[in-house]
Amino acid sequence: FTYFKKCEKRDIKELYEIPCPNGLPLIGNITEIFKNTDDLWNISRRRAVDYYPIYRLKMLNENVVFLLNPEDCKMILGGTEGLIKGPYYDSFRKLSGNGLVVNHGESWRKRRKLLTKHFHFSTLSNYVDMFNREINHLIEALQKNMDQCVDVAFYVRNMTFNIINDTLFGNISAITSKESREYLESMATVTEVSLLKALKPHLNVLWPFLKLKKVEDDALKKMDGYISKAIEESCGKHCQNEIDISNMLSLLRSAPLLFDSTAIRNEIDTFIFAGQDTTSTSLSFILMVLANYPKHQETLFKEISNVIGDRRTPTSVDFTSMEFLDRFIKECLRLYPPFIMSQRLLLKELITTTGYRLPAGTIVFVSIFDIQRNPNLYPDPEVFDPDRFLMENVVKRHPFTYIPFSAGPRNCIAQKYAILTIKTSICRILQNFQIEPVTMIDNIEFCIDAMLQVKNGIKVKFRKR
Ligand code: HEM
Repeated sequence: FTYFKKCEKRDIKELYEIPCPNGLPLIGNITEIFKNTDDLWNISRRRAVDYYPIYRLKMLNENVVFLLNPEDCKMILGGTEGLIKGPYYDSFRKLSGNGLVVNHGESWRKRRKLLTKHFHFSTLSNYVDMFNREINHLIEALQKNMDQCVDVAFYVRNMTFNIINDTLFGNISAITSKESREYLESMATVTEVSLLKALKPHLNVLWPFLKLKKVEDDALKKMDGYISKAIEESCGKHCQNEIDISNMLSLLRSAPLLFDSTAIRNEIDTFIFAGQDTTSTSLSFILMVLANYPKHQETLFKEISNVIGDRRTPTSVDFTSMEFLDRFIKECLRLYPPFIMSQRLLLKELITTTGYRLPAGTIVFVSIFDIQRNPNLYPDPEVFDPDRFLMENVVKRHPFTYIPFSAGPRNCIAQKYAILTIKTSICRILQNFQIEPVTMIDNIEFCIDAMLQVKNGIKVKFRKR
């Protein structure tokens, strides 16, 4: 009791002015971790609307604040001083040391500057041929399953994984499809285990004695073996040559003062982790939306046909003439942002624009999913309407109401690369197939996962066009 009381005093009383759902004396809202995850998802979404623009949860002696107001989010996401990535990223730290996602300060700044070269517009246009090559494999696989109910995540995940491998290592051949599959399975296991630990923190105490620890260790070992093999082959093949900035490993090796062998390894792990599930989740949801809105699918197909016909593969220049494709993808990422929350730990006090004082030590969440579906920011937020992204409508909104790639200095370094992957994939898929729905949007149920997910996966049918 004395311990909790002491902690409460330390918890600067201003925090208590922030609205907080009823909890139990002393321990606050901590019992929520015992709720089933469906309930937790639904309660959190309701709160984001009811408590807009801010609310707080008290978890024992820890206070966690949820920001929903775009100007407050700008303060958090727009800054790099006085805050770092919070404990939500611990699984990332475990996997990738101080790779770019969790790094901070001078080390982050220098590394970000160098790595930005890799995702510069002039480098990106070189990727489109490689994207097209990998998309050909996807199309072949889908052709074999035409007219059947297909779980899109499986196919899309393989493709985005191959694309990221090519981007990181250049074209390597020693990795077999069995090894790639094993890597993806291990990655899914590690992500699942990390999520479990984040949602049920009491498990951390028992962890060394649980069977799951061995499962986690085995998966980590497999992933490690895969990356070592890929690095070894890529170095043998590419690294004696001049720096090739479209091969990220070669770029990392060109700056030994910034990246020693551990740091190289950390960045490779980071980029696979940050890039794989985000892109494949986005593409899966976009395919679901296309299937569910045949009118939009036809409009998009016509636009693509007008620009590149029904055979030619797109180049990055072609996309500048595909205005509807751009708005369509933005509306998909508004309703279905794969990365649903960003988190920071405050190192110094911050006063929100809504007038609340957040002391150093506060954990702050910016809920991307909830901001982009908030009725105060988007009227009829659940309605899918690409016209929201017509310029005349965009200028009326605060820029931090649309943040699927976050915003500010810590935004997604590979945003343009990801959009290019998505646009190329959609063009090629629609040139080849009509997509019909199996999973109906009105019936989907989201579930808590590392990325935005729906229960039972996303299923569609591909028909020959
Ligand atoms: C549609 C696909 C993607 C989405 C929606 C997305 C979203 C995001 C978001 C929201 C952040 C900020 C995270 C935070 O605040 O902590 C982020 C950061 C990052 N993303 Fe992405 N991402 C995508 C694709 C990719 C890809 C393909 C890569 C790599 C190949 C990548 C690499 C990174 C890295 C390294 C960071 C950390 C940047 C920094 O802190 O300086 N992302 N991404």
